[in-house]
Amino acid sequence: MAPHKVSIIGSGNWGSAIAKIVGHNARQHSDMFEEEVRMWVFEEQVDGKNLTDIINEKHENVKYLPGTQLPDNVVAIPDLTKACEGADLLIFVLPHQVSVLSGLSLSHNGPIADPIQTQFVGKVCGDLKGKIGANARAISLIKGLAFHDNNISLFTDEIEHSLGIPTAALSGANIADEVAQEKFCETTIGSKTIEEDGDIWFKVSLFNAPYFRVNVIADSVGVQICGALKNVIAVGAGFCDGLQYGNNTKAAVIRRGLLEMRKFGKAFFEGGVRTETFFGNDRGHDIDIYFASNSLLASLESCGVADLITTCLGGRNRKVSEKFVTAGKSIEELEEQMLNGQKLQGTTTAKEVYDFLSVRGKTEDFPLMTCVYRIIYCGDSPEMIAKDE
Ligand SMILES: NC(=O)C1=CN([C@@H]2O[C@H](COP(=O)(O)OP(=O)(O)OC[C@H]3O[C@@H](n4cnc5c(N)ncnc54)[C@H](O)[C@@H]3O)[C@@H](O)[C@H]2O)C=CC1
Ligand SMILES: O=C(CO)COP(=O)(O)O
Repeated sequence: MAPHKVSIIGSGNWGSAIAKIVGHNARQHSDMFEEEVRMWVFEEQVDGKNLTDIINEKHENVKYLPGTQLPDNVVAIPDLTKACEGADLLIFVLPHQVSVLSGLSLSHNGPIADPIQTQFVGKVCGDLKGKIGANARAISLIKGLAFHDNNISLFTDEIEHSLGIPTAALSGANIADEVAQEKFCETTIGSKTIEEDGDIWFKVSLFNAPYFRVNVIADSVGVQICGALKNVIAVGAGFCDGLQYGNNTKAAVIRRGLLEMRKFGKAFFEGGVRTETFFGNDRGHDIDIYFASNSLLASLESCGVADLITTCLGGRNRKVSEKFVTAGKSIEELEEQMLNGQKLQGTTTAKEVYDFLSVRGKTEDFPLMTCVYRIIYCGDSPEMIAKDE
C-alpha cells in the first residue's frame, strides 16, 4: 500500500502542537506515511512577513506556538486546496467559531461591544468539496459543536456529509503549550468504525507518542460533547477565580458541570452517550479496550473529567473569564488583548447551547450552563455562578 499523505487543516496553538507530533511520527514511520506533512495556514502578516514564510524558514509558529521547534518536514501552505491535494488523511484542527468585535453589547459592568460570530469549518469543507479522494479519512480535533438554525450537529458529521469521508474525533486533557513541551498527557479518539480508525490513527502511531498517550473508544458522540461543553464549564470556573471563591466552589462548579455535560449528551443525541466517556472506567469494556495503550497510567477517557479539570485549572477559557470578572471589559475585548489571535471557544458555545435549549424550553434543566450564558451575554452578576436560589 502507498504511504499515507497527511494534511493538517489549521495551524493555531493546538494545530501547531499536533503538527510537531504528527511531523515527527510521519518521519519515524516512513513506510506508512509520506514524510512531508502539509499544514494549511490561514495566512496573515507577522512583523511584515507572511506567517507561512516564517514557519517554513524558522520551523516555528512564532505567533501561535512561540518557542517550539516544528519538524522541518511540516510545511506551511496558505492555499487550502494545495495543502490538501492528494491527501488521504486529513486532520481538522480549527477553532469551531470565531467572534469579532463590532457595535455594542454587554459586559457585566454595562454595554461594551457587539460580537459577530462566524463558523468557518463549513466554509473550509465547502472549499474542499469534490477535491478529496473517496478513500480519504478525516479526524476532527475541534472542541465545539456545529449549530445551524437552532439545531445541533457534530463536526464529524458535518465533515462526513460535506466531504463524503469517514471522520473520527480526538479530544483530551491536552493544553497545547504543555503538549508542545512534551509533558505527559493522555487523549481519546472516538470513532464509529473503531478498528479501521484505530489502525490508521492509533496503531500505526500517527498521534501516539511517549508523552501523548492515545486510546480509541467507540463513543464518538461523547468525545465531542465533552470537548465542546467542558469549555462552557471552564468559563464558570474562571468566574469563581475572578471572585476569589477558592477551591471548594470551583470543585462544585466542576462537579455540577460534569453532570450537565452528560445530561446534555444523553438528552439530545440519538443513541445517547456513554457515562464512562465522561467519568472514566476501570478498563472493563470489550471493544473499547481493543486498542488501549499498554501504559499503566493511561485510562480510556481523557476526554471527560480529565479534560474538564485541566481546562478549569489552566485553560484560556478560565483565564479570560477570570479577567472578565476583575476587569469589567467584554469577553471579545479581553480575548483580543490577552490571547494574541488565539480563540476562545467556551463563550460562543455557551451562547449556542443557550439558544438551542431556549427554543426547546429546557434552559432550567441546565442551570449552570444557562447561568454562564446569562453572566456573559445578559449582564447578570458573576456571583450567580455559585448561588442556589
Ligand atoms: N489550544 C489548546 O490548548 C487546545 C485547543 N483545542 C481545540 O482545537 C481547536 C483549534 O484550536 P487552536 O489550534 O488552539 O486555535 P487558536 O485558538 O490558536 O486559534 C487561532 C487559529 O485560528 C485561525 N483563524 C482565525 N481566523 C480564521 C478564519 N477566518 N479562518 C480560518 N482560520 C482562522 C488562525 O489562523 C489560527 O491558526 C479548537 O476547537 C480548540 O478548542 C483542543 C485541545 C487543546
Ligand atoms: O482544550 C483544552 C485543553 O484540553 C484547552 O482549553 P482552552 O481552550 O480553555 O485553553
